[in-house]
Amino acid sequence: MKTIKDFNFKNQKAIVRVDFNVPLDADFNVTDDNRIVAAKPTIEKITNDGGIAILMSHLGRPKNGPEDKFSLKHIVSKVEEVLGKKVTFVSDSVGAEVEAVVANAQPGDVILLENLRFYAEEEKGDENYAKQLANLGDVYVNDAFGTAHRAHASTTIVAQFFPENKCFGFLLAKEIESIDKVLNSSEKPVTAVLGGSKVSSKITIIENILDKIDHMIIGGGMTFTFIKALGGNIGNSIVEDDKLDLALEIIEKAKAKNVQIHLPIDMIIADRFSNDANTQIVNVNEIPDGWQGLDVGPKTLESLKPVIAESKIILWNGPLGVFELEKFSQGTISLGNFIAEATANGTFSLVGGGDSVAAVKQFGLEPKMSYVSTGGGAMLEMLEGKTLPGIAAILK
Ligand SMILES: Nc1ncnc2c1ncn2[C@@H]1O[C@H](COP(=O)(O)OP(=O)(O)O)[C@@H](O)[C@H]1O
Ligand SMILES: O=C(OP(=O)(O)O)[C@H](O)COP(=O)(O)O
Repeated sequence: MKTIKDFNFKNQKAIVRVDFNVPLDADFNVTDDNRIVAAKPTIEKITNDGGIAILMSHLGRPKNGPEDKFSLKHIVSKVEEVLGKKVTFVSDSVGAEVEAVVANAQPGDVILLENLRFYAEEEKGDENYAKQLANLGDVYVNDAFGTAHRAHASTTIVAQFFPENKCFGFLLAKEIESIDKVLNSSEKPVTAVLGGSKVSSKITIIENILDKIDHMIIGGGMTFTFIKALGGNIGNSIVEDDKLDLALEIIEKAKAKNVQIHLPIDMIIADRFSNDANTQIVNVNEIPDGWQGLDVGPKTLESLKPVIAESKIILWNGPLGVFELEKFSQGTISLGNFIAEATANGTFSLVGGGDSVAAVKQFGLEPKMSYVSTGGGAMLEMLEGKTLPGIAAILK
């Protein structure tokens, strides 16, 4: 695997695909700078070597050419703050203006190009557009894990113009290593915690990881498809009735592969989907009509504690309950604390997927995990066993 470590950037121009698709508030302030901070080591390696870093990213999903609200100009001051140095912003990604700025750049400079998606060619994976980007640099570095599942001009197509001079940045390499550590570990036991809303959105992940894990903890909304399939009463909890057979199949497959499945034992149930709901704690398979399970109960958490504590490798994808509502956040918080404790005792913990990462951040658990992925969709596709085009293009 060719990484940025293998290159010296002295007097080299590097085009660096980063994922600076960060959330902005109504005044265009960056509300979470994680992805910028995560790209810093790569950018600094290039500039410290005496090279020029030409950063390129998308922001949001503009569909009709340039639009002020999607301009990367809004994040320039944050990038400067994170890097602690001046960043030259160019209001285009290809063309004469960009070429002039690049030609005048000095070793150690950082240039940020305008939102790549202002050109429809980016998402189409247009070769001409990719070539124009490629012409700006001597080396291509991909550090955009969050966008590695997109076969776009800047993430994938551009790599073909650098048969030798292409590599992974530190962040992308670390993301790949973290997943590899979970899916191909020699240490045991390996535990996957899968929560979230639906079985259907996690099924490919479950099928892909069953061969690689010892324990599978199931929580969140998908619990009820399993419980109903096993004959329990789930009241008005969310369920996918067309996936009941699939749930039983998963249970059988897990048995055959010696994977222990841990379903919730008890549930916090509510009479409506609200923080003001009336609640009770009941056995998971005895939920009365008119009530829905929104978080795992205390017996469940007690039972999960030792499983987490004895795990050497933990993958966490998906919250255990509706953590967005305080009343139903305790399961997710407690699980996060168990994982944090295990991590402090030497376990490797990887958190990935959109909402689980949001939960970990919301509850201040991020620094206590071994690794929190910067990718949502990209991470899920890797867990599904897919080869991401952005990664494949560097390995080619
Ligand atoms: N018991 C439940 N009933 C309904 N929704 C739930 C339940 N438990 C968790 N959820 C919801 O699942 C959502 C997260 O699911 P998902 O998108 O699959 O997770 P991730 O993005 O981490 O992969 C959260 O919004 C959460 O509120
Ligand atoms: O934020 C992103 O994806 P994510 O929300 O799945 O983590 C990436 O920047 C990819 O963006 P896209 O889904 O518009 O291609």
